[in-house]
Amino acid sequence: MYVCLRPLGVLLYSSLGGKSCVVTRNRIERHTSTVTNDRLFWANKENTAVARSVEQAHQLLGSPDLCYWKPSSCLNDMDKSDTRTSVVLLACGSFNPITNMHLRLFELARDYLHETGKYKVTKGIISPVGDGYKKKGLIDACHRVEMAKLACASSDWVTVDSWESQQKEWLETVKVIRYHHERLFSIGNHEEGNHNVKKNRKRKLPLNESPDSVKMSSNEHKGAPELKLLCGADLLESFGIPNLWKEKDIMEIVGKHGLICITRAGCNVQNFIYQSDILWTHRNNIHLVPEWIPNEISATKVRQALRRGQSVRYLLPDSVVKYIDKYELYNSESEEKNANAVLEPLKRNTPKS
Ligand SMILES: Nc1ncnc2c1ncn2[C@@H]1O[C@H](COP(=O)(O)OP(=O)(O)OP(=O)(O)O)[C@@H](O)[C@H]1O
Ligand SMILES: NC(=O)c1ccc[n+]([C@@H]2O[C@H](COP(=O)(O)O)[C@@H](O)[C@H]2O)c1
Repeated sequence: MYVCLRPLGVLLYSSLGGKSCVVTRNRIERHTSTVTNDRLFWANKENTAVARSVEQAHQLLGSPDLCYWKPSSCLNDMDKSDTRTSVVLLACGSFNPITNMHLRLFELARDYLHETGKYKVTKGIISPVGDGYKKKGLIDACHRVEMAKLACASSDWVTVDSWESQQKEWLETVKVIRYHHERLFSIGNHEEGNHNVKKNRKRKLPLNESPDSVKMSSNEHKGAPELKLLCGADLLESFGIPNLWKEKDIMEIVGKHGLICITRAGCNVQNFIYQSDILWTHRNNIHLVPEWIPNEISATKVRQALRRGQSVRYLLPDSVVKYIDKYELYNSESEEKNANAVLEPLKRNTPKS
């Protein structure tokens, strides 16, 4: 039985603690009164998108045609019909500023993963780096986060997370991944309808936990989404720059989580993977996504154009262009920020002589 959520404003029974919810076009509000003990979950007509929680249903609501719910008695049948692994994509970077190409990375990665037939991508997260990264020309994180949010307004599955950017000091990417991984598990563990996720009250891992004590298997909790790092080939190749990345971090990223890498012109990623023992060992966990419509938009070139007073329209979403104009964000002065600073990872990892 399917019950269409539209017209909006329908009262729903939630799978979260038997509370009732009111569905509006953009959100589902939780209400305190308990209406029923029935467990419900949301799905689209084709059963290709299933939400077992209010949080996940938010994503489905981005497209009004996806708003259906079913009683949990159908859950077993649906689980049999969809054996794909849920994946959440996490992109870490400066986003200085966010460009249309950054958003394209997500679309390309999702198409690729769906075409394998093995994965369903449920969410994309953009995590702008904190100011402590000290990259030349890096403007304040609050502006980069704001622009990323404006850019994502048109997406029903990619969101921005400001946690990394709010940390006092720069964080290794592996710690950002651990944080989001942990969050996904804690959301999963609270979902009553998610029968595949084993409850594990000792899940909370400190961000500094060493990879030795972390199981090198992403299927630790069957049915829970996998978190994969989404990047361009230049980021993957930066693994080879001395003192930029720790070997054990690379091992944890590719061994435990996995990488989705969009190939960029001028990068020979296959060869790079072949040359690296760690990457070669975990090559099955590194997905190389060819960019069939090459697009060389780069944030560096965008900043350069802005300094010269040239138009960057259609390279960035209009809302981002307007934001940059309003706050006069990029000029020769901003490009000199951190000009004399050492990039934080290099500073941290370079042995003192
Ligand atoms: N045109 C592109 N093709 C493929 N990947 C890209 C492209 N532009 C950016 N990326 C990827 O997006 C992620 C975030 O990018 P980030 O903002 O850190 O750098 P960038 O866009 O390359 O900026 P810059 O030009 O300042 O180096 C990185 O993984 C980067 O490899
Ligand atoms: N050791 C590490 O974890 C490490 C090293 C260098 C860059 N990074 C990350 O990679 C991304 C690179 O961004 P840029 O391409 O803009 O420099 C940033 O999110 C940065 O934090 C991580």
